[in-house]
Amino acid sequence: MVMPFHDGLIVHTQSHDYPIVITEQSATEQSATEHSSMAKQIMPYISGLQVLIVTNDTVAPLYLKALEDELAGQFVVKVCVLPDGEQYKNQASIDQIYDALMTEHFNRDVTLIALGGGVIGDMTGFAAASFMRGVNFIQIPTTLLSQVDSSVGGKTGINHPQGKNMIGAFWQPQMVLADMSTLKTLPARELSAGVAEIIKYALIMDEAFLTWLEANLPAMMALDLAVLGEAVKRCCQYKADVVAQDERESGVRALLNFGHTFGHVIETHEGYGNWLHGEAVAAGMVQAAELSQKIGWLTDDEVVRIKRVLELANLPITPPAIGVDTALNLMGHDKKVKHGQIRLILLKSIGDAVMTNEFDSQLLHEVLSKHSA
Ligand SMILES: NC(=O)c1ccc[n+]([C@@H]2O[C@H](COP(=O)([O-])OP(=O)(O)OC[C@H]3O[C@@H](n4cnc5c(N)ncnc54)[C@H](O)[C@@H]3O)[C@@H](O)[C@H]2O)c1
Ligand SMILES: O=C(O)C(=O)C[C@@H](O)[C@H](O)[C@H](O)COP(=O)(O)O
Ligand SMILES: [Zn+2]
Repeated sequence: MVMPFHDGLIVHTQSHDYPIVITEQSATEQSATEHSSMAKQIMPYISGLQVLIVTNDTVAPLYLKALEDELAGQFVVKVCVLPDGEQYKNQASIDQIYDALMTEHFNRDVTLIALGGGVIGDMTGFAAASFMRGVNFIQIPTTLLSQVDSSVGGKTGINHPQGKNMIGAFWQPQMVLADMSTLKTLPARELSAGVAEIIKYALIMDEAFLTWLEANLPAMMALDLAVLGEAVKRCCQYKADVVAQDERESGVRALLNFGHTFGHVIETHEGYGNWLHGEAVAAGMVQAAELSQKIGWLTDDEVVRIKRVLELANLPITPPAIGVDTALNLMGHDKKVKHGQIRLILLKSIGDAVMTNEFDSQLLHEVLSKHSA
């Protein structure tokens, strides 16, 4: 079934505009109906004859065959299967993608297809941005997190041992195809991680959406695909609006980083993959909320409300023990640092976020030391 709500989601960027198509259909079936299979949906956005599908060894057994077989009827299709995990979001994996492209003698006509979660999407996008100075790619996000956030907006890249996403490029896909039915195989912990980014949108830009989430989270956690689809649509719309205003994060886009300066510290310090990105963002959003409260912006009740909604989604609200100096050192790598000063996304109230460096460093120290080693 193609859901009605996919209509009209277009991301406008300086490089090009592209659609986000949200469907619910069996991703494993090569259905005979005109618009139903993943392959049929993406075919109009493949301009040349060469296709490289990039996926991982968890997603491949689930969703690769149907896509590969159907595309092979019309294109030269090759596959690059990477090892699964945030710890493989690195240059060695990018090299594996380049090797596959070179071995097949693929050229600028190639379209890369990212079939997987945010890790696969970020790396495939970065390989596409850099191979022969830039080729086309398509996002087929198969996790909730990648459907609501990472597949949209063109941030691509890999981690450095000292910092998240430190090497990368802005490179927009030709389209995004989010098939909600892929969520049926997603582990519960990964579903929660995706909800963290959904809650982020509510906290930074729409208090009414938070109220909606509070009412609908039980259905989302129970994998009600219609409700999840509505959440995906809303988040994609928020992100598309922000990216259209500020593709390369010189202003408003930075608000999407709420919780991430703290969260990236957790991911890097704990070892990539040990805390899921969404989990680290959840705990990071609590730290950012606590600082916002200390400044006098958020009320105690608002902080309690934020923690409660995260807990409703089975997300952590307490960071691991990290020394304050260690945390500050890692925060120093944040991409929002300007003139040597850390800039954070904080909340004036729920639904109203700002980027600021105007906070007493003692208050930041207090937030970090609350759970320090
Ligand atoms: N580019 C951006 O704007 C942006 C935004 C948010 C997050 N990110 C990045 O995205 C990454 C996190 O993405 P993620 O949460 O999707 O993690 P992920 O890509 O690691 O996927 C999570 C796990 O689910 C598995 N999986 C994927 N689809 C599945 C399915 N349908 N059924 C069963 N298992 C499935 C994966 O193999 C993996 O084990 C991080 O690296 C983060 O930095 C990027
Ligand atoms: O798209 C954006 O902009 C975001 O900040 C979305 C974040 O959820 C995402 O995790 C992003 O990759 C973080 O970007 P970074 O620039 O801090 O690495
Ligand atoms: Zn994120």
